[in-house]
Amino acid sequence: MVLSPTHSFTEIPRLDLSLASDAETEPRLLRQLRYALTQVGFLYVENHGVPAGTISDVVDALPALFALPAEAKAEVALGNSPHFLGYSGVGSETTAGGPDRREQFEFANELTATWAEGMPLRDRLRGPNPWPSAYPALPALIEAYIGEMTALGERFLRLVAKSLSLPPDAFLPFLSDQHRLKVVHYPALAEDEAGAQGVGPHKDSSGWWTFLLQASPPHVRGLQVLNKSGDWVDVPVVPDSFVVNIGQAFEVVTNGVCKATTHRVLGGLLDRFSLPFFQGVRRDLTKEEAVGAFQDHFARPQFRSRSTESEQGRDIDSAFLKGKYETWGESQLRTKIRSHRDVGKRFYGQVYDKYVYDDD
Ligand SMILES: O=C(O)CCC(=O)C(=O)O
Ligand SMILES: [Fe+2]
Repeated sequence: MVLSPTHSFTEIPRLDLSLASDAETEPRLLRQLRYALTQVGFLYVENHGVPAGTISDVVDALPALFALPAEAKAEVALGNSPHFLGYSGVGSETTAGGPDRREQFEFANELTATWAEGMPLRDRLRGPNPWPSAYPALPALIEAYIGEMTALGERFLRLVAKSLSLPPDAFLPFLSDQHRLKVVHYPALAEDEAGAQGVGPHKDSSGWWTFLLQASPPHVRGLQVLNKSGDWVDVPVVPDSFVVNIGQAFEVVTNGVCKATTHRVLGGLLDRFSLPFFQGVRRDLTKEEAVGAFQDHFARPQFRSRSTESEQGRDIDSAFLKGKYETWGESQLRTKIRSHRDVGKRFYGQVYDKYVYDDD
């Protein structure tokens, strides 16, 4: 492989979303955004409009949430949820074939379960959150946060569409009724374990776009992204910002012009908290529809440039891109089952083998 370091990013662009509110400054923001989308796949947003209080309410709740006793965590175990919502402990989730050294609560916007025998299995992903009864203040905090992130996600998508010379609403019809928020704790590791897998190398497969809050002080590091040369680039904490990155479905819809970028988290000597919000994609979106939607638009010469991805990045598992499954929802369910095999065996026995062993 010929490496071309001059075309590899070495830091993550920072975008000031307040530039969008003035017709004089918006074009500058759209240019920066287009560069970030097509050449990096990761960016920070600042002046994003999410109220500081909504964020600090959740951040301040994290130590108490993760300090809940084992029984309170067991009460909301993800292992009991066919919707893959709830608590999962350190090492229970697998990425890139290895156990992740993190514990997490997975939430979604509050929905009723509507799946019944005979409906597509992917619709069983929809359902209510298990809330820990020991923390009655939690639902309001999380729901307010998810509401704000949903709104930010839509504002951001309009800018993305404009920056790619599309009508502002172009990407909204792809959104799901379900968005997911992971609340994650990477426990401090002992000296001889520092650098172990917090979460292994992956592209985000859960959504359209990811909006990540790094909820620890700037001296706590861990998140890294892979550039085209195959180097891991640090994504340090920028106070009052979100880190935003492209999910695999968006890569498909832009015919690879905007690539989902591979990233990972290394465990360290300090506790680290993060909150990735995964903006959801319609479960019934077919690959055909996704690829066809803007095919001509993204085939234009202005969008065709050299590959922005390293070889390792190209190797990352992507069932939807490889076209194994009919719909986004099915490929999403496959990812969930592979990450949480206990839930897969318990609630999705009929497709468990098919999803877990389909690349053997
Ligand atoms: O914890 C982080 O900073 C990133 C987590 C992540 O990449 C993920 O959960 O998909
Ligand atoms: Fe991720």
